[in-house]
Amino acid sequence: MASISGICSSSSSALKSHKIFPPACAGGKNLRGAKWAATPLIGGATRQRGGPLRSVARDTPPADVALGAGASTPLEKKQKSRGGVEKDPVVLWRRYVDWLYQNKELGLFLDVSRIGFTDEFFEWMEPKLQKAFADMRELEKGAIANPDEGRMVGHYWLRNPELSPTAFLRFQIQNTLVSICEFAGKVINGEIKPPSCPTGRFTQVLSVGIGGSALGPQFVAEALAPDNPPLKIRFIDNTDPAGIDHQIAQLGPELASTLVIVISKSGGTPETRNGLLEVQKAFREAGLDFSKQGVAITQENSLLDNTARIEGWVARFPMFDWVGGRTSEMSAVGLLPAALQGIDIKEMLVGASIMDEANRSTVVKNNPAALLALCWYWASDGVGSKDMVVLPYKDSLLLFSRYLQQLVMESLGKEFDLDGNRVNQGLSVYGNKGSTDQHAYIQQLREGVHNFFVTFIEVLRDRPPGHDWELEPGVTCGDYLFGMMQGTRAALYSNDRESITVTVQEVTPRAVGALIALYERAVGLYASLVNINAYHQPGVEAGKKAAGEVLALQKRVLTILNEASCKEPVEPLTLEEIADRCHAAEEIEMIYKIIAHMAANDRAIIAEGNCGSPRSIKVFLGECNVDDLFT
Ligand SMILES: O=P(O)(O)OC[C@H]1O[C@](O)(CO)[C@@H](O)[C@@H]1O
Repeated sequence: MASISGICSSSSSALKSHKIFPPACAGGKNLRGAKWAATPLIGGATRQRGGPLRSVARDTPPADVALGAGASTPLEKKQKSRGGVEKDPVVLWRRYVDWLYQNKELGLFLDVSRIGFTDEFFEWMEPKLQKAFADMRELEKGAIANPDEGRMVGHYWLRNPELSPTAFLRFQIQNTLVSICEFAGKVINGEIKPPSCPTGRFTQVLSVGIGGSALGPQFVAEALAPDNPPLKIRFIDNTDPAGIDHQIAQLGPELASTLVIVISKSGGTPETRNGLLEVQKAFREAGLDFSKQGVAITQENSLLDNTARIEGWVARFPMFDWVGGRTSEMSAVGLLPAALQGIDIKEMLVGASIMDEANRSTVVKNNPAALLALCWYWASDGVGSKDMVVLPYKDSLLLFSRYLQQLVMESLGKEFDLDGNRVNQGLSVYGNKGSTDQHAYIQQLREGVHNFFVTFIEVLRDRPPGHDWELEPGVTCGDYLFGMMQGTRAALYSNDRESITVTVQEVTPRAVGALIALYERAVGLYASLVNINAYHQPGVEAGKKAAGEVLALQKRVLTILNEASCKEPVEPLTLEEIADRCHAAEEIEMIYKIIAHMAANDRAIIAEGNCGSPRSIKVFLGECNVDDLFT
């Protein structure tokens, strides 16, 4: 069983140096992140302003255009060369060596040699990049980096509280970390125990949350939870009743020893609220007191916070206004579930902090996030014209692409830029894992539509030391995985498919923290390069609003049907009649769908006629309610 010192170990001097931890958690000497290969990339080059990138990216070069002829910007030249990449092995090896980024403290490498950018492109991007660095510095100093919502963006402070702009914020971060460590320690060692088994301990965590309040914890659990964690974790991350039932059924009698963590920054997300209500019902049916097993992670005074306070839940942890959902893995959102699984959360913070430090370099070759952002720009023409396929060659990193999907797409997928121009920006992300995907869609990547670039995630260590064996002379199972990755990289490249490779030694808490920090920063820099706000998500509101309208219409339909069904004799209604009485003639299709859904779910709806020909349907309720249905 992991102890409190195991999950919140303070052994790393690097950690202490980054002043993440208050005295209760750690103390020690400084060890600043060293720098390697500090050769400046660009010196006094003439900088050209680019042409209109959007039209550049979407232009198809005419067949008779000589490679690069007539093009003025580096991206135009790329367009005209039809994406052909360098093939000479000697030149490629030189390019590999020249561009290889290494971070010794993290054991992390970044290889961008198989993205076909030119030196001229980097020179051309330099002013934009320096502006992005300046934006990032302002953000880290506490500027209002999310102008629409008037909020600071402070996820970098979570792993280096010294950076936060006020002493109060610093205190909040440190205090929360101490509370997480103490709480997780007490749960694990049995000081905080489930009320219905007073001699026992909590054995399970059920996390209820969605989006940024689920994806980070899911990724980290899959990547880092030990085989026999002190508490096992399950997730409810949807309002799918069957999915919720499945999780509760899987817990069975262990519901009595389950700590339920409800995570929602806003504290009002419907899917999460529904998950909570469903779990509370399961507790009631099992004769359990939910409040003695519930924990809330949310903003102070949100609906969820108030509910938890009034009902006297076991604990409440804060979610800060200045941390966005998709960058919340290093807040209580990610740290509490991880700590309860015995994961060394301080090492995650150390990894992130070291990576952040590297990403503050204004020399692009020393700044892995800047390298990534520039590669994305090159590969997708700065307009998201190519998708990012993320292929980790390690089963435990399966959920990384899913995690990145929200981080990248919710951040970069924007209709308008910061100046109000319609740009419809974005970068699509998908992927599962290698070599599994070799047997699924790599065929299309190699030979089909050329609308992507790949990011390989390579893990050097195959197995813990002492466990490996050769399944044929000189070759292990891990050698096959390695061979598959190298082979796929080479085969794709030989057909002009570009790729980036991120290499880590092992999947450790430090490496995972570093990977998260690397992509958080790359997204922030890229957003500056394309002049959009990475920190809001106005687009998701439209779907939420429309869902609310559907449910409101359903209530009106039920009221109309109830009135007709209470008549003597019962008055079956056609869809047109229902729509008419609802004053919603334009919603007839939705009314049909509402009725079909309710009929399929035994909701006392009787629909006569043929569902395949909606005009023939007549509907009434199997039982009528003389009182107002919704009081
Ligand atoms: O943590 P909350 O407030 O429940 O929100 C969950 C998710 O919903 C979103 O707001 C999108 O709808 C995400 O940005 C967020 O991570």
